[in-house]
Amino acid sequence: MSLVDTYELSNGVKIPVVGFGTWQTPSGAVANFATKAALTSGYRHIDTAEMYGNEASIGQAIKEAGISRKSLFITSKLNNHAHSYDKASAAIEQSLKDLQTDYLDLFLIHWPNPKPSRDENWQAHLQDTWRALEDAYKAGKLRAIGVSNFKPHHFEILAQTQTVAPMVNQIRICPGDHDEETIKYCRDHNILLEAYSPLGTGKIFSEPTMQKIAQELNRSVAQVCIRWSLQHGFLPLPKSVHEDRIEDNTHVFDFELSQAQMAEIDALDGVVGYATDPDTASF
Ligand SMILES: NC(=O)C1=CN([C@@H]2O[C@H](COP(=O)(O)OP(=O)(O)OC[C@H]3O[C@@H](n4cnc5c(N)ncnc54)[C@H](OP(=O)(O)O)[C@@H]3O)[C@@H](O)[C@H]2O)C=CC1
Ligand SMILES: O=C1CO[C@H](CO)[C@@H](O)[C@@H]1O
Repeated sequence: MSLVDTYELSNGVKIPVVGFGTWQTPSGAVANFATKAALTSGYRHIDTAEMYGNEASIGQAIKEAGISRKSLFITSKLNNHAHSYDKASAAIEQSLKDLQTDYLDLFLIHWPNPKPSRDENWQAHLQDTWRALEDAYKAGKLRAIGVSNFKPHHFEILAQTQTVAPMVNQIRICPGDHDEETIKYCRDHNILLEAYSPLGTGKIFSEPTMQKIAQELNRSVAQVCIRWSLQHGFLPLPKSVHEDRIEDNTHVFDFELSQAQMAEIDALDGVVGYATDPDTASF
């Protein structure tokens, strides 16, 4: 396996097995530098969102890097203030414009909960929002569509009206935090699981079990986290703005965690806290 190997989504679209995360990557020079460093290191899959405020910088960096659009996989996400058909349709156009592209490879509803808060019709709004993604998908503007931070009951809301099933669920998956119920639901429904915060947003590095296993393998804790994710069949999205770390995080295909090491990591619980609950979050 390598960075350009792919998983296949339920609609046949191929998605590179590791994506480059960009939350908290400031727009401007930092996003420009980090995106180009990632492309130089071999990443071809970039994960951004309107919420991150860096789509325009990432679009510009991609353009300047001169890599053919077809060899890239670009994901963005719908912000929580845009849960309606019209707002979602407009947001898709804006992301396309900011990323300087005619199509996105993947577009996700970022959270099932709207901003500023739910009203009694939030489920209908969510269904209308999904319809906007479906229409953009059918029009060829989005090669694949999916969701993020969804639990099984959120999928059931979409299922009442959907004509295209979600292909991806992007959720927090890292050592100590993996929601087995949602993971099982997605596997049973052929929904690819993207693992966000695969390094626990930087909080995993001093965890003793992870340090021990990293030492056994003569690898970094970050590499062990990414490898653990891949061996489970998840699609990790590590983020960094440092060239050496961006590169380090790509060297995850020339070693393997033993079954015992996988089991030790699987048994960790809460070592980097837990994902935000999508039913109570307000952003
Ligand atoms: N859908 C959603 O709701 C969410 C999606 N995401 C996506 O997932 C991506 C990754 O998650 P995120 O929470 O950002 O964090 P990660 O779990 O990827 O961890 C990133 C942190 O680890 C540090 N780091 C990265 N590599 C190394 C290394 N090799 N050695 C030491 N430190 C390292 C980074 O520092 P530095 O940058 O300074 O190098 C940063 O502080 C996001 O960027 C975003 O694309 C994340 C959260 C929510
Ligand atoms: O992608 C994201 C980055 O983190 C934020 C704060 O938890 C989230 O709101 C968001 O989903």
